Amino acid sequence: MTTLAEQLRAENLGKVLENEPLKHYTTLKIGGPADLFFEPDSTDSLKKAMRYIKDSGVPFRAIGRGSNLLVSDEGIEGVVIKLGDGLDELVQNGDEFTVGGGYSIVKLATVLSRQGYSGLEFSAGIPGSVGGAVFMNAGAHGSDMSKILKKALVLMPDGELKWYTNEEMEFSYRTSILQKTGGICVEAVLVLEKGDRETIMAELKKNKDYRRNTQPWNHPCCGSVFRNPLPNYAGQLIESSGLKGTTVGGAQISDMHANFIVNTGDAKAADVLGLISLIKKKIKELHNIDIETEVEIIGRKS
Ligand SMILES: Cc1cc2nc3c(=O)[nH]c(=O)nc-3n(C[C@H](O)[C@H](O)[C@H](O)COP(=O)(O)OP(=O)(O)OC[C@H]3O[C@@H](n4cnc5c(N)ncnc54)[C@H](O)[C@@H]3O)c2cc1C
Ligand SMILES: NC(=O)C1=CN([C@@H]2O[C@H](COP(=O)(O)OP(=O)(O)OC[C@H]3O[C@@H](n4cnc5c(N)ncnc54)[C@H](OP(=O)(O)O)[C@@H]3O)[C@@H](O)[C@H]2O)C=CC1
Ligand SMILES: C=C(O[C@H]1[C@H](O)[C@@H](CO)O[C@H](OP(=O)(O)OP(=O)(O)OC[C@H]2O[C@@H](n3ccc(=O)[nH]c3=O)[C@H](O)[C@@H]2O)[C@@H]1NC(C)=O)C(=O)O
Repeated sequence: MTTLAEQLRAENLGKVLENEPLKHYTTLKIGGPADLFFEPDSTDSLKKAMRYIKDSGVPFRAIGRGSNLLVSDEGIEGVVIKLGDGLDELVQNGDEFTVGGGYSIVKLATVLSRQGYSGLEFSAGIPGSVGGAVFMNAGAHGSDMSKILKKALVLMPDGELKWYTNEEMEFSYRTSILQKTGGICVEAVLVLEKGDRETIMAELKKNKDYRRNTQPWNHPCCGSVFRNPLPNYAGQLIESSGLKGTTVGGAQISDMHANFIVNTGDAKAADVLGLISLIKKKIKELHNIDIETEVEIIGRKS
């Protein structure tokens, strides 16, 4: 019988790898192998591949730049679909920009801010893709994707493409409807505002500097580990619980920002999970608050 890998290869739809270690594709530099790893070379190829994936009954998961993922050491069952260079076209129509789901959000912010378009200043230093940012409603400095997204083109698990308007995306803090429906964002239409180039560039720099001064941006990590249980801040609660600097194996609660866990070199997913459990337990004991993870924990359970 023809395997899914053979079908995808025969159709020439993009890169197909078996048992590919995911630590190469996550900013934490952690993660066991994907049974099958597929990087489509275009939206059309992805759409075709989705038919084979659907027919095979194998589970799938999209990833972008792997900056909000904790992948288990045992890896992921099924197909991991990486959106990258094959889905990184950018088309301008006045103040509307149609951009591929695999486009780097930092690159987009840099390129469009330089042209004097305002709206992406918040994203300075968010190392994600456009698709991942839409899925997460990524945000910082009082703004997020919901403020600039007009509509998103989503490849649904049934293989059909569907447009979602901003309202239909059901955006809220680090949340979108895609977290329920499981579709893949292949394209986003963003509306930006023409403004003063120098002011926009200065705002971009200010936001990047804030991050550099408050977050361990140059150590392997996955951004904030927990959502803020507003009106409290996860970082403040973890610090006041005396946990800054705590290590489990190769994972450490950052000395710089307590809501970041860094990989000090050879951390396993199990080490990071150990710290997450410890933090949840302490915050419950000391503050009676149940904090929720923001990082997506995926893959086989040990
Ligand atoms: C140093 C650092 C700083 C960060 N700062 C911020 C910040 O300020 N604000 C913030 O919000 N986040 C921040 N993050 C977290 C992360 O960058 C964002 O959540 C980002 O949007 C994730 O994008 P990604 O492409 O890396 O997604 P991935 O990590 O690859 O995937 C995350 C989730 O999105 C899904 N997904 C990915 N691509 C798609 C797609 N095309 N369609 C549908 N689903 C998809 C995946 O299945 C997964 O569930 C930070 C991370 C790091 C490492
Ligand atoms: N702590 C962690 O785990 C991690 C932290 N980071 C940090 O997050 C931030 C964002 O990282 P990342 O998303 O990788 O972004 P980068 O700044 O590394 O750049 C991402 C892409 O954007 C493009 N780009 C960057 N700057 C410009 C520019 N001035 N003009 C045009 N294109 C540009 C580059 O494209 P091209 O290839 O075409 O040049 C690059 O591939 C950085 O501060 C980085 O240090 C990133 C990854 C992990
Ligand atoms: C990094 C992420 O997003 C970040 C985003 O970059 C920044 C900037 O806008 O604001 C959020 O962090 P944050 O709430 O921790 O922001 P910060 O300004 O660093 O800290 C908030 C408060 O907690 C305090 N704080 C923070 C860290 C710490 O170790 N100790 C501490 O007391 C700070 O002093 C401040 O009073 C987002 N995190 C969440 C979970 O909402 C992400 O989502 O991955």
